[in-house]
Order: sequence, then structure tokens, then C-alpha cells
Amino acid sequence: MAAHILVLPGDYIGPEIMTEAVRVLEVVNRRFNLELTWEEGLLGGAALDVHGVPLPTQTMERARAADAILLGAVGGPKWDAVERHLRPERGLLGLRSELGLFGNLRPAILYPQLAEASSLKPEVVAGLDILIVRELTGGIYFGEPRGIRVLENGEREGFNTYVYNESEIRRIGHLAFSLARQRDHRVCSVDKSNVLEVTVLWREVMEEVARDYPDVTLSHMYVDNAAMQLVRAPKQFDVMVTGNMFGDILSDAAAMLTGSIGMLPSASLDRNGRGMYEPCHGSAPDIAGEGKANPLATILSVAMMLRYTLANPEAAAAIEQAVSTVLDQGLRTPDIQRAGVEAVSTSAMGDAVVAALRT
Ligand SMILES: NC(=O)c1ccc[n+]([C@@H]2O[C@H](COP(=O)([O-])OP(=O)(O)OC[C@H]3O[C@@H](n4cnc5c(N)ncnc54)[C@H](O)[C@@H]3O)[C@@H](O)[C@H]2O)c1
Ligand SMILES: CC(C)[C@H](C(=O)O)[C@@H](O)C(=O)O
Ligand SMILES: [Mg+2]
Repeated sequence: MAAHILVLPGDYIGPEIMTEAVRVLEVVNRRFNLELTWEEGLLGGAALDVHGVPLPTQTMERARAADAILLGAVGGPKWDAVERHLRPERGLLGLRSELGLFGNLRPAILYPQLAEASSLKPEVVAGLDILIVRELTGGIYFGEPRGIRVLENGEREGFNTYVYNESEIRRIGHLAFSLARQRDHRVCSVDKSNVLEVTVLWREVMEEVARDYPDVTLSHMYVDNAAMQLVRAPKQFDVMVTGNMFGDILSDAAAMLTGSIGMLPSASLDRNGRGMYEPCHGSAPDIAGEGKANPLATILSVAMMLRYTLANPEAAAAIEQAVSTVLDQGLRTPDIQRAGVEAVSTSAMGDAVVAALRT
């Protein structure tokens, strides 16, 4: 299927990891005759520097016209002092919201070769395969009112609103349950319904949705316990479904189970399966420009794009297999480095994945 992709490298390590992901895209495009085309655009700090806004109109228009979007990462200290509404992260949030990308899939899969790189004991994580389904366009990230106001006594007060309506909960619930059907048929809904009304409703609606999926088992867990269980016995989970902020936090925790946040890809889908694909990690300013960034999360995001939006599971599997091959070969960027073995650079890792795809 011919398709057009908007590539948004973003900031700091964003362009470094995206260079490798695009090389992988070039190879699969040829090998599988995919007829994919792509163009680059500006988002985040990179856009702010050129256009004065983190999400320029041109980027938004191209994003709407594209079949899929591939994103690196945005933000970093260079723009820490800019006004809140101009922060690079606002560009990313605007894109997710404007495109209705409510369904964020964050699969935490342990490649067996990386069992030693995980911060948990190998036996705790061996065979790990969790899918975190995070609601991405609602909750406390987008709730109104929000801001920082000055009280009568002159003290400042910051406030956000944690709000979900039934239809928002229902649509993320249906996505999670339908994905569970393709896996182990288990959904764990994560909330804080012992304290927050919004998640009392969340739990009720999840129960309603569950009635449409009698073959899928629903359980509930409070978010504090879920964070603990993720590092105690993560293999108990199949699909975890949760709201925007809890999902943000839990997915970074889950990332470390897989060896490194540099391994975790993501898909952000709208109701028609169109999507944006990006690593779960950020722009890693602390290692930018040093060739230390792990490009595999972004490369695996290309695989997710091929599977979920471009309907080419064969090409997706080829990329995942190539990643497995390079790990078998012992290649490791510094974040997943093994004691006594020299780490490889971002581009050397990209080279190896490209070579594995060609054979
Ligand atoms: N989707 C996104 O664009 C996104 C996601 C998260 C954070 N951010 C932004 O990124 C900036 C930095 O945030 P942060 O430092 O809290 O989180 P981060 O994910 O950028 O970095 C956290 C730690 O993980 C390491 N790391 C991240 N990605 C890596 C990779 N591919 N390979 C090796 N190591 C990697 C970093 O070096 C750092 O030590 C902030 O501006 C933040 O808002 C953007
Ligand atoms: C950069 C930020 C807005 C973003 C989020 O909080 O969603 C990031 O942390 C992520 O996980 O994609
Ligand atoms: Mg995050």
C-alpha cells in the first residue's frame, strides 16, 4: 500500500535516532516494495527556533495529510525558560490532541538477550511481554481549568483538573480489550478509585466495557500497587489500561524491565488506526551529540507503524527480527552495555540493523 509518512526528528538525540530509523525505513521500503514516501518536518524546539512556535501550521497540515507520523523526541534545557504555552512539549501534546491520537500502545517486551541489562533479576523478567495502553488525549494533561494564579494573599497557586468523561474511558477500554483478544485475554485496569472520583467512574465504565468481552478477564489495581507490582512480579500482567498520567509514569518504569528506556517503542492511534509512532523516551539532552543514544526504540517504532497503520506485519516482523539479530551479535549501546564488552555508537547500531535486514 502506497503511503506518505511525516518524519519529525525533534530535538537533542531526536535527529540522531531518527537518522537510523529512516535508514531502516529505506531498506524495508525497497525489500518489501512498500511504495512509501516521506518528508521531514519541524516540531518542538526545532520548530520554535525557526517559526517561533513548537507546532507550526505547516507541520499540523502535513501531519493531517500524512498516513502516519514518525517522531523522535522533543524538548530540552535550551527551551526551559520559554513561556509555558510555547514549550516544545506543547507541540507534541497539540499534535496528539489535534489528531485525536487517544490510544497509546507501549509494549514492554524483554528481548531474552537483554535479561542481564534489566535492573531486575533475570528470572523476574525472563519472557516479559506487557502491553501498556495509555489514554493519551484526556485526563489531567488536558483538563480545564488549569494554570498558575495569584491568591488574595499574594501567594501563587498551581492547579490542574483531572477529568474523564464516559466516552473517553469507553473508547480506550474497547481498544485495550480488543488488543487483549490478540494476546493472553487479560486486562488490568489501573486507577486510584480509593481516592479520586474521576477514577471511580473509570472503574465503573471499564466494568461495563468488559461485558462486551466475556472471553477477556478484567482485574483492577490501584496505581501505587501497580507501580510496586511492576517491579516485584511484572510477568503477572498482560494488558494494562490506564489514564494519561499514570500511563506516562508506569511506562517509564516498565521500560527499565526491558533493559533500557532506549528499547521501548510506542504507537499513538486515532479511532481509524492512523497513528504517530515514537520511542517512549525523551530527547536525552545529557547524552546528545555523543553517539550514545540507543536507536532501537525508534527503529522498533517503525515496526509498530508497519504493523498498526500500514498493515504490513511481514515487514514489521523483519525489523523486529533484525533487532533480535544484532542483539544476538552482542551489539550494545552504552545504556544496555555488558560488563567488559565495548559499547557501540548510535550509527553502528543502525548499521548493524540495516545489515541484518539486508541478509
Ligand atoms: N516523547 C517525547 O518527545 C518526550 C518524552 C519524554 C521526555 N521528553 C522531553 O525530553 C527532555 C528530557 O527529559 P528526561 O531527561 O526527563 O527524559 P529522557 O527520556 O530524555 O531521559 C531520561 C534518561 O534516559 C536516558 N535515555 C533516554 N533515551 C535514551 C536512549 N535512546 N538511549 C540511551 N539513553 C536514553 C537519558 O540519557 C537520561 O539519562 C525533556 O524536555 C522532556 O520533556 C520528551
Ligand atoms: C514530553 C511529554 C509531554 C510526554 C508525555 O508526558 O506524554 C512524554 O513524557 C511521553 O511519555 O511521551
Ligand atoms: Mg513519558
